[in-house]
Amino acid sequence: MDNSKKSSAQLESPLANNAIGQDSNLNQLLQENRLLKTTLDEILTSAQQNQATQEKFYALELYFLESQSYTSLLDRILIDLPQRLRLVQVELFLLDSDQEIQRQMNEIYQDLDYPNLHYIDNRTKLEAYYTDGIKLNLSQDSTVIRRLFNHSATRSLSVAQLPLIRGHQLIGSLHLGSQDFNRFHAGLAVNFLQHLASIISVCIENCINQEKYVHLSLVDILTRAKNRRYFFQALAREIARASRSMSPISCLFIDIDHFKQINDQKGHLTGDLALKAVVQSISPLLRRSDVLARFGGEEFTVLLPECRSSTALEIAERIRENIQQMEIADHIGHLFSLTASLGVSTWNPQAQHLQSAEAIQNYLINTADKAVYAAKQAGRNCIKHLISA
Ligand SMILES: Nc1nc2c(ncn2[C@@H]2O[C@H](COP(=O)(O)OP(=O)(O)OP(=O)(O)O)[C@@H](O)[C@H]2O)c(=O)[nH]1
Repeated sequence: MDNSKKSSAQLESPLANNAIGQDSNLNQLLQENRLLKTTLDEILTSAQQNQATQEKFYALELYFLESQSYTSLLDRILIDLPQRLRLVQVELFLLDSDQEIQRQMNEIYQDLDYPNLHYIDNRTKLEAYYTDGIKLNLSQDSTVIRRLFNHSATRSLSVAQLPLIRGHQLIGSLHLGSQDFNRFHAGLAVNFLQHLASIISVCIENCINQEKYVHLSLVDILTRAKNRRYFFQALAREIARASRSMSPISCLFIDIDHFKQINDQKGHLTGDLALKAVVQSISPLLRRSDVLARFGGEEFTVLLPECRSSTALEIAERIRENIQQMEIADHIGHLFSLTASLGVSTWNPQAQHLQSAEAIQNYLINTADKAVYAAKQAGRNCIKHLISA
């Protein structure tokens, strides 16, 4: 019996051992499975986070690419970007060697004011922001942060410095400051930021060029007054506004007297100088909403929105006096002066009904034109204001 029991226990023992072995294998498998699942979950979460970040950056890039103008791009970089990326500070440095960008933008947008936009007048100064070579730079060093934010009081604890490069040349530098010390650190993956820098560089270059071409098509190259095309666009806009607000609108025609003689006696280049000087003498007398345009040759127009006839006459008189008092140097330094004849027209919607915008435009232009002719007939260097066509 004992033997049989023994033999049966002996028979059972490998089975029991087997069962125990299988249990521990199963446990190990389950444990490995759990570990694998945790790792997979982590990978999935990280992939989802990466995808979300990538989508956020794609959306951001598209948002920059859709900018229609220089100002809308600057708004997006300097005002929206800090909100979208939770940054405390964004500063943009742009290379503007001949101050060409500033001059052009001031002519287009008279009141451009972005405290966080800095124009740098030479490349060496811009490159000096990159002490470690021109590459994307992430730092938590307070000295670096203060230097990148022009030593201004900064709340940033970490910074990303993005070089803006076009045609292998540094055109600007974008500095992103975060209040989170761990936001921008040396170990961070930078491909998103690098891509963002490339997109912003392209957008800046495109916007500046686009504005330049539009601007050139609306400006008189010699005098930098607006051209005839711009004048007519502005006139249509202001007529629509005046019709809605029932406010008067005035127009001045300014024609330089005996200009042919200046050209004949002193040469065309001196004539050109005189035209520029006329524009410079008129511009300071006008409001921001007024439009001074070169209508053609030696004839200029001024559009005066919300301006009644008595005010238009006062402005015309100041312009006449300013032109008369000017002293212009010819090519050998001899001073000469000139005079102009002015015609004034006013349309007051409250006093005069005209059928269409076109009728109002024709009335303003034809009346001012006739008034100039009347001023020439009256002996020049004077102003005429015709009340009706
Ligand atoms: N230098 C220069 N001259 C110009 C330009 N455009 C037009 N002119 C000249 O302006 C002169 C205009 O002459 P006119 O139309 O006879 O008029 P005016 O001599 O001013 O005589 P009034 O208008 O009757 O006082 C012409 O000699 C044109 O060649 C320009 O861009 N530069």
